[in-house]
Amino acid sequence: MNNLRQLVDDATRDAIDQLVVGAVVHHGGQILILRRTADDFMGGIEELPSGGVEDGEDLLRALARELEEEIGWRHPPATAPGFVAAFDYTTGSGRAARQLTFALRAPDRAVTLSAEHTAYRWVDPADAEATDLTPESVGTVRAWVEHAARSPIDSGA
Ligand SMILES: Nc1nc2c([nH]c(=O)n2[C@H]2C[C@H](O)[C@@H](COP(=O)(O)OP(=O)(O)OP(=O)(O)O)O2)c(=O)[nH]1
Repeated sequence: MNNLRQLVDDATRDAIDQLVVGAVVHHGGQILILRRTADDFMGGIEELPSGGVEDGEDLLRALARELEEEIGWRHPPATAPGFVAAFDYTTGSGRAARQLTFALRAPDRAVTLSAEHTAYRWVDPADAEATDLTPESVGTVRAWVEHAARSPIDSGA
C-alpha cells in the first residue's frame, strides 16, 4: 500500500505550504469531474473533487471531509483509496500547494454539489483532454488509467 507518511514528509522537504487532497472518483469506468463557479479563482474550469488538508488532519480524513463537502458523500469510501499521483501548483493566494490524488470507486452516481461548483459530469477518462480539466488534472487521470491497468488492487478500483 502507499506510504502516506512518506507523502507528507516529502511535501515538508519540498517546502510545500499547503497539502491538497483530490480524488479520481470512478464508477463503471467513468470519472467524476466538477465545474468551479465562474467568479472563483480559476473560475469555470473543471477539476477533480479536491481541497486543502487542515492543520492536524491526516490525509484520508481530509479526503473524506472534502468528499462530504463537495459531492455529499456521507458514508466512508467503499474501497480503500489508492494513491494515484501528485502535482504542484501555486494557489490563488500565492501558496505552494501539492495535490495528492487518490482513486475511489463510487457506490453509485449520486452527487450533491456545494456552492463551490456549478455542475458535475461523469466522463470517460479517454476523453479527459476534451474537458476543461487543467493539464495537471488530465495527467492525473492518465496516471490513474495506467495505474489501474497495471495494479488493479492498489488502484482502489
Ligand atoms: N492555481 C492553480 N490551480 C491549478 C493549477 N492546475 C490545476 O489543476 N489547478 C487546480 C487545482 C485546484 O483544483 C484549482 C485551483 O484552486 P486553488 O487551490 O488555487 O484555490 P483557492 O484559490 O481556493 O486556494 P487558496 O487561495 O484558498 O489557497 O485548480 C495551476 O497551475 N494553478
